[in-house]
Amino acid sequence: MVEVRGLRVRFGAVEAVSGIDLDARPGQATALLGRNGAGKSTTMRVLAGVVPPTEGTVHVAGHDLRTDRLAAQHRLGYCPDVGGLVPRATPWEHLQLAARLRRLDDWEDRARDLLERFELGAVTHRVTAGFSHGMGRRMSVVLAAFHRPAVLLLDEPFDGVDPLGVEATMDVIADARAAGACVLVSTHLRELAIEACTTALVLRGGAQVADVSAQELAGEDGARAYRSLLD
Ligand SMILES: Nc1ncnc2c1ncn2[C@@H]1O[C@H](COP(=O)(O)OP(=O)(O)OP(=O)(O)O)[C@@H](O)[C@H]1O
Repeated sequence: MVEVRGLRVRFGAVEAVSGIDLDARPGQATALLGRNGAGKSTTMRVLAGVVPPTEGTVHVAGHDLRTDRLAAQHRLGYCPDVGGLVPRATPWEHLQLAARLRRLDDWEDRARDLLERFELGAVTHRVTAGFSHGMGRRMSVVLAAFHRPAVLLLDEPFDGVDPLGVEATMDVIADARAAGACVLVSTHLRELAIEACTTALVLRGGAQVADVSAQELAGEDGARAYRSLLD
């Protein structure tokens, strides 16, 4: 569902990603873990078709991103680590536009349900310019998951989000997996990654230093193993 081979991304002299291989399958959730600057967001941006790879191949939902980017983007939902919301538009307008662009029918009940689950019901018709950081994060997750994408990419979805928002995000991930979607979650929060995901890819300085089952990073032993991967 998501297949990455030999991915490298350079920004001038900076090598943000230096050789990543990844296989993420339907019904699974994969965590991208690592410290600040490890290359998580750059990898997610490549998968979302926002940043082109310098080297390597990326297939998303069977589409090669180099030759078939729009088809791949049609099948994915992406919550970027920053931005992504139109300040002058309300949550309802965001969802209305997404529904039009994707030609969704009967989308209103799902839109209302997601906004309620993320406690955004009361601000459905308020412009997002005044949203707190956590409200913006929650709205970005709603938008990413709204059209039930085959590939759900969540970049730092838990960042600054309160416990109810975290729970709602966990539910969205579980629902997507149950529906056969392939989920990727970028975070530096090991414990939430373990709870949400089946496998974990640990990045350090742009390189992949581990590709393990999430359970291998659980508990005190897992915490020690994770720290040793980061040092
Ligand atoms: N557009 C860019 N131009 C130049 N350098 C960049 C650009 N985007 C990312 N980088 C660099 O690439 C490296 C990886 O950044 P990236 O944002 O992917 O890390 P990250 O793991 O997501 O970090 P964080 O946890 O802080 O979000 C960093 O050294 C960063 O400064």
